[in-house]
Amino acid sequence: MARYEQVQGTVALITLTNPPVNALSAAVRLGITETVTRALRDPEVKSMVICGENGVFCGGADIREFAKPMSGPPLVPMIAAIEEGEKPVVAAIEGAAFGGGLELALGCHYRIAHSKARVGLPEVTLGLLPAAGGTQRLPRLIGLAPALDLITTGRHVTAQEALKLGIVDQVTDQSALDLAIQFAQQVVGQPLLPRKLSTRQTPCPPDVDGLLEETMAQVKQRARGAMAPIACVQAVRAAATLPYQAGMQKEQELMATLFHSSQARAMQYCFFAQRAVGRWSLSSGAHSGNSKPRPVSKVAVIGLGTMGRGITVALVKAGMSVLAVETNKKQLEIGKQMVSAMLKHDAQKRNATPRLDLLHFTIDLLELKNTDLIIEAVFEDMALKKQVFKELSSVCKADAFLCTNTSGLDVDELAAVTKRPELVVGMHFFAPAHVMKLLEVVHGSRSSPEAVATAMHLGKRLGKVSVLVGNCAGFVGNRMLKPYLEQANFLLEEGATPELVDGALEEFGFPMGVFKMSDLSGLDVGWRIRKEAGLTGPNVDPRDPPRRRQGRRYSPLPDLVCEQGRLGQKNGRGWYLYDKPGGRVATPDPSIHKFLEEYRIKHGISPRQIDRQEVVERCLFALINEGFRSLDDGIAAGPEDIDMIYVFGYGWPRHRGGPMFYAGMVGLPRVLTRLEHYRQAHPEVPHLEPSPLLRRLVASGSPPINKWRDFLQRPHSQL
Ligand SMILES: CCC/C=C/C(=O)SCCNC(=O)CCNC(=O)[C@H](O)C(C)(C)COP(=O)([O-])OP(=O)([O-])OC[C@H]1O[C@@H](n2cnc3c(N)ncnc32)[C@H](O)[C@@H]1OP(=O)([O-])[O-]
Repeated sequence: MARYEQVQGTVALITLTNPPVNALSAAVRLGITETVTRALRDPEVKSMVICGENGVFCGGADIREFAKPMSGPPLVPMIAAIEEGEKPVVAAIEGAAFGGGLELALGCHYRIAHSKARVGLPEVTLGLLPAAGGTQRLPRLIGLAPALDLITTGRHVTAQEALKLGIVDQVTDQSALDLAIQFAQQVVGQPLLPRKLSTRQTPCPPDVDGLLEETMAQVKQRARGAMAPIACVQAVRAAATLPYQAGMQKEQELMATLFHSSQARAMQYCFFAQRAVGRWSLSSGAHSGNSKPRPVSKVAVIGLGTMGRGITVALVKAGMSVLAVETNKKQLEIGKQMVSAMLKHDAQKRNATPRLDLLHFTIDLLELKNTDLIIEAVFEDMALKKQVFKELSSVCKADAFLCTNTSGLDVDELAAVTKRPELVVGMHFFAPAHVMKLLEVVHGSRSSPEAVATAMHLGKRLGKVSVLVGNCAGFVGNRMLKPYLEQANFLLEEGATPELVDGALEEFGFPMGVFKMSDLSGLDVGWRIRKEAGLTGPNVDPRDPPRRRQGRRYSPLPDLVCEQGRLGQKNGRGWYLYDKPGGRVATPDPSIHKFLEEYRIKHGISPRQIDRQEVVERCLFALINEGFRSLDDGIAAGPEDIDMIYVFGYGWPRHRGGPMFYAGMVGLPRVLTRLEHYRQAHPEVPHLEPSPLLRRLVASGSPPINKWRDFLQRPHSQL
């Protein structure tokens, strides 16, 4: 798995050969160990170059091996042998050098990178730390502060930034391998000791303790319960305060605490799940491997509200030409200004030029006639959307795709008003659409494989994680959110406060609890939907008691809060009080507490003590239960799809793997028992009735998550 050649007479060329990313599997590590030993022993060889096959240096340790018993030579002594050898070794970095791949390059004496290459130590995103010397060599090479940044965030660095930071010695637009071979010949005879990073001192700022403390505080704030970033800071601290060998020892000790942790398992599951959701399939037999996306060059966005603006920005940032459409000149002008400002702001952050030239604005639908794909992002109102789709169907060219950004309305109903239902799909973006990584692609019953493939591909072009889902109210994400929100409201009725519920969910790892999140989104959004659904407002069945609707328990609390004019952050008052309209700092509001007390008295509810465990179980197990139902109904193709939707769209902590993975970690029998317990306590809440799939899984001995598909009611998903 490592090829050995002698080139230019005296240079040993070692090529890692483990496609697609030359991960450092046991066989590759053995190959490197053997070839390096051979080169060191061969008197004809004066220097070495290490490169990777197929234009990729190395994607790091083989993540698939982490779950298996260790075999083959370990990385640490393998890299040490390269560094300690008395022949110069040059890493020729093309494509990527990540994780163990960069650590291997840091063990080499010189690094030459191609200008398109990227490097980084992303182990933290897998619940680990760079334990092949990365936490000790990188700080010694580039200094404490930049190393802390790279190692605790795991961010990828371009070749240009790597050059500035001093990670690589030269960058070339030509062949990095050719340059490395040339370089390897030139450096023969030059002193090697200063190039051995383990012999260096870490460059540190005057106040090392201050920097480390500040970084630790930031990391803890960001980590939301994740252990790896904290271990990363501790390991890098060792590079600043201990000799190299003692630092290496510390690195190994910290890695031992992470390696078999549930967090590492969850994050590695996410790594593979993120890739698995791209491999979609339909019950017709069409799948990502046999369905080609159609090329799309001209895209239009209809409606420049919050969602439309974000989608437009995302498209332009991906280099696509966008026609943005509004109904009248005034709205168009507002939209134009806001989109341009967003693009300028974004470009400024990246030190780039905003691509305003890709933007075109119009109020004339006739201008859409040459557009390949249209994304409708008008108000969430079925009648309005139908009207738009009818017009689009007659104005747009016959083979243009018509996509809707609805967050939960029936895609089939919209498709039915067009002359081309097979070209209609849902593209459900999440706000802010230019930031959030999730895209739910909704397959209507008549959507063609080509339409699905095109929408999935477009999502990828926009840098999104696209997940294919079936068509039902709320699709997967919002459908599961409903019982979660419902439980949160019931908990308030029963004695909790917004702070108690949010505190429990934030402690679990969400960036924001459910009530803060609702305040951020605007409380009127749900209020309007509930009015349309006849759950509140004039269309409520007068025979329904105040806390029952359509035959089940209902909490009117969110409606009553809206009726008080509390709409959330936007007007400075929601479930919390904000410093000003649009303010972000939430403080508990005594008037909300008083309102809740009065509400309970009015409805004869005696408040009880609710603890954090109950909050987490009721909110999250209800959500998970709906996840099982979505799987059984064939709306979600697999548990990975649900998990990626929640991790990328709803702030589910990655170190807990997503709701379905979490259910497996907690233990399916426990989830079932607790749901049964709460269902018994709240017989009027059907969402708490354990799903038949959960019962079947438990009855079958709770198989691991990768076997759940075998237990689905439908052998093929509804998609
Ligand atoms: C122990 C000492 C400390 C060291 C720790 C580490 O190094 S931890 C590692 C630190 N390194 C990282 O975290 C880097 C992880 N990798 C990446 O970030 C990206 O793969 C990439 C940027 C290298 C290429 O992006 P791209 O969009 O061109 O391609 P893509 O992403 O679609 O992947 C293609 C296929 O390769 C697979 N695969 C990839 N990497 C690994 C791996 N290391 N292992 C195994 N498999 C891996 C991937 O699953 C996929 O398989 P599928 O689905 O076809 O069966």
